[in-house]
Amino acid sequence: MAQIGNITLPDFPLLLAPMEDVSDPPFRAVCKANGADLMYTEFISSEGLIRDAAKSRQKLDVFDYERPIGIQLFGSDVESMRESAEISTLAGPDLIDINYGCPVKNVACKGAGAALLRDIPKMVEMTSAVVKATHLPVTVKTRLGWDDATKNITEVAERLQDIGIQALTIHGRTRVQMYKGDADWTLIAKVKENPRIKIPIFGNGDIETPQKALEYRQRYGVDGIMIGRASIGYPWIFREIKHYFETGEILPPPTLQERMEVCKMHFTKSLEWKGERLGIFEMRRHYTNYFRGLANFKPYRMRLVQTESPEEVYNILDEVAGSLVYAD
Ligand SMILES: Cc1cc2nc3c(=O)[nH]c(=O)nc-3n(C[C@H](O)[C@H](O)[C@H](O)COP(=O)(O)O)c2cc1C
Repeated sequence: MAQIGNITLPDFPLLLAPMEDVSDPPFRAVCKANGADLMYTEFISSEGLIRDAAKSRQKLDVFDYERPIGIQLFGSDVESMRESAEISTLAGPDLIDINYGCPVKNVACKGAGAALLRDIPKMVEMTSAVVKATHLPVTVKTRLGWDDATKNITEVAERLQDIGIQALTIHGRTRVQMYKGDADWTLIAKVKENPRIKIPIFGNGDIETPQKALEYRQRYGVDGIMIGRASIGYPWIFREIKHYFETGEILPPPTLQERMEVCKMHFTKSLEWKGERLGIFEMRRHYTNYFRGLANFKPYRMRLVQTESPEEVYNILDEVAGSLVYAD
């Protein structure tokens, strides 16, 4: 069992990564249905929450069937992070996660996300303020360091554990790397091996297959794995990894019918949560991912991204399932 404060997770949990514009409630619903053990919201701006911006507030929506679920916050100001942790706690998640990993310019260059890796005293102060602001467990997601010269994750892990975080997820890249090169899990393993570290350490970066998940589990000794991009359009990754861990066998890929049904479920949840107009519009970015590798999908995609009618979306998805074959 992995324990995060009062939250008990299965042995070696699989976490769905927080992903902006992806890991919203509709997407989380399909990942939960396929075995994600712990999920997070998209990152939410602390300033946005304090301003009560509609976009930030809506991201606070969490549902009972999603539990355990964490709300992820980012910001550059200690007091705003404290206040936004209080606001987030009222939304009823199981934990609060702090983002110290986001590398993108308009976050990191404004002193938030991965920028805190260059200012450990402020990171400690911010984390401590959040820990004190909520009765919920607080977790952190971060990277190896700012750049190759300052891979300070070992120090970061000790300092953050000392002030009370309950788990740490490490993406095996630096800020400067952004998403380039391969994720390096050797430093993640070092953090895990440190006898001072008692909290769960979750590894993240480039896990795309059950085989790689098992290899990294065994080689790097982490307490669980967080999966991001491999789940986009492919929520089956969670159940495939679990099945492989349990049996050593690879599940057959989802059938076209299953792909269509899960895509429909995602769409239905989008309509429910976002309303008809936005639900239809935002679902458009997901179709290619669900039907990747299918010959002749393009004309169906063209129709899916043009229609404004929910009934037509369902009808086209039925047609897809009835008429296409895998390219390979
Ligand atoms: C589209 C997208 C959005 C992301 N948004 C967030 C975010 O909101 N918060 C966060 O901590 N990480 C975010 N990330 C980083 C992922 O959580 C994860 O660390 C990264 O994708 C590496 O894991 P992977 O190789 O399994 O994808 C995002 C990544 C992607 C691809």
